[in-house]
Amino acid sequence: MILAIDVGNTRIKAAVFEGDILVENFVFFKNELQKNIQNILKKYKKVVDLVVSSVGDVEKQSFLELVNDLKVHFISHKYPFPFVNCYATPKTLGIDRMVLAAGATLQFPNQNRLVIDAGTCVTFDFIDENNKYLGGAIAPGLRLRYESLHNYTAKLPLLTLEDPKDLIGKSTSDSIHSGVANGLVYEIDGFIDEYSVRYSNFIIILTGGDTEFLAKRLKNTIFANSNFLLESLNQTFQYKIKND
Ligand SMILES: Nc1ncnc2c1ncn2[C@@H]1O[C@H](COP(=O)(O)OP(=O)(O)O)[C@@H](O)[C@H]1O
Ligand SMILES: CC(C)(COP(=O)(O)O)[C@@H](O)C(=O)NCCC(=O)O
Ligand SMILES: [K+]
Repeated sequence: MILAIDVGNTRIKAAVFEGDILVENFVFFKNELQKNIQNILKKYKKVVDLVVSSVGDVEKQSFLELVNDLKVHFISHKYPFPFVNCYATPKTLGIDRMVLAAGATLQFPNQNRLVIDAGTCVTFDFIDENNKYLGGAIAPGLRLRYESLHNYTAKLPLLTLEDPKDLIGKSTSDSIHSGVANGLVYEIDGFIDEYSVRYSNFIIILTGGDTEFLAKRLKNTIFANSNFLLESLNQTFQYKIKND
């Protein structure tokens, strides 16, 4: 069994895999890392490998300290990946984006793929049908938008995600919900439309903490899968074993 762990900038997501099957998944914050990992390992005694990708400030050492006899595989840029990396600054490309691109390449062979990860940031990653990773975009995520409106103004309250009542916000809070929630939906649909101008065919995978909210509001057809990064982590690890 494998325990896959995705350290994002907001939360840590983890999942136990038996082969390709996701047995159980978990979400927690950094300050509860130790307790959660210990509980998972207590429950799943057959876990022998920890596979970690981190874009947050949790380093490999934190995991090594938690486990004695288990192997910790910290995914790095040096891993074999199933695509050609055409990013101009490959060393600064987020390891989460590389793992997502690996998952998209392996799960959806021989086609153009756009991966959208709506987490702390919303990232777009495009891998073409020749398995070339071309790059994408980084934008502020949903919660970051609510927080920045509050943090960088004198008068705007800190709100949490709510379904906008209408396009036309009739109060301060309605205007913020429309601006942030409708805004992100229109932005993602707009990006997809622009990609469609360049590529006649591509599949779209949506993942991240805001998947559920966004999936039912986007006009474009997408594969929505909150666990796509965790599944991709498992696949990236299997790919390394096969190619080492
Ligand atoms: N309990 C929660 N705490 C923080 N964000 C949450 C929570 N539930 C849902 N979210 C949403 O998840 C998004 C962050 O996604 P997440 O997958 O946690 O990010 P990351 O991978 O960057 O850690 C936020 O924009 C927020 O709207
Ligand atoms: C863009 C990100 C901050 C996204 O992080 P997340 O929203 O998943 O927490 C992360 O992929 C990152 O630190 N990237 C480095 C810059 C780059 O990918 O070019
Ligand atoms: K992201």
